[in-house]
Amino acid sequence: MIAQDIEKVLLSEEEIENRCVELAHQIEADYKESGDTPIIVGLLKGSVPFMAELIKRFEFPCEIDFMSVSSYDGTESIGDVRILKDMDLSCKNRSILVVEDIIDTGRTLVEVKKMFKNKGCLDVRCVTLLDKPSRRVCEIEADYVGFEVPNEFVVGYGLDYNQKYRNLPFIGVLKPEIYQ
Ligand SMILES: O=P(O)(O)OC[C@H]1O[C@H](OP(=O)(O)OP(=O)(O)O)[C@H](O)[C@@H]1O
Ligand code: HPA
Ligand SMILES: [Mg+2]
Repeated sequence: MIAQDIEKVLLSEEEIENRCVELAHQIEADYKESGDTPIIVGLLKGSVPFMAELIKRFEFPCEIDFMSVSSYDGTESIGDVRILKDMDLSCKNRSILVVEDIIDTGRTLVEVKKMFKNKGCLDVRCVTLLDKPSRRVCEIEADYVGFEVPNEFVVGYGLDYNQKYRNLPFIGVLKPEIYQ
């Protein structure tokens, strides 16, 4: 039913799952080399499906936690990143892997990285399912990127439009009449 609101599918479930396996191997190799036990921190809510897909492939020791920050209202960034729910675990002297669904303007990641550094984390990296570099207003890149996407508002696999469509198992572009 909700799939009827999708104009085109950009990334199928299979493509996303295959890419998650590749990303997990790359991340695992890096953490094995460093010997760290990172805290994998999912940014709620968009990261949930991607984080679940990714972490089940990790064979190295890690802990998981979640944070909720908010910067979006509808399809526009309002440029004000607020912490709605903080982590439960202490992150001082720990390595952090932030899990994001998308890096768009980059404001969220800039603020979140700053916050982790201020809390005394040893190392802060980020893995994002999607990267939309054409929208960047801050100079920031994720350490691991699933896919680069064009400048279109995408939904599914955790990504929402007004809190809906997160449960689609693929990434798609909404029909313009849905948000216009
Ligand atoms: O690079 P930016 O321009 O800062 O945008 C990216 C952020 O915006 C979205 O979060 P949102 O605030 O919509 O929360 P959600 O995950 O609950 O949808 C998305 O999940 C990223 O966290
Ligand atoms: O394209 C997007 N879709 C959903 N949420 C988002 N947050 C930033 N960019 C997007
Ligand atoms: Mg959102």
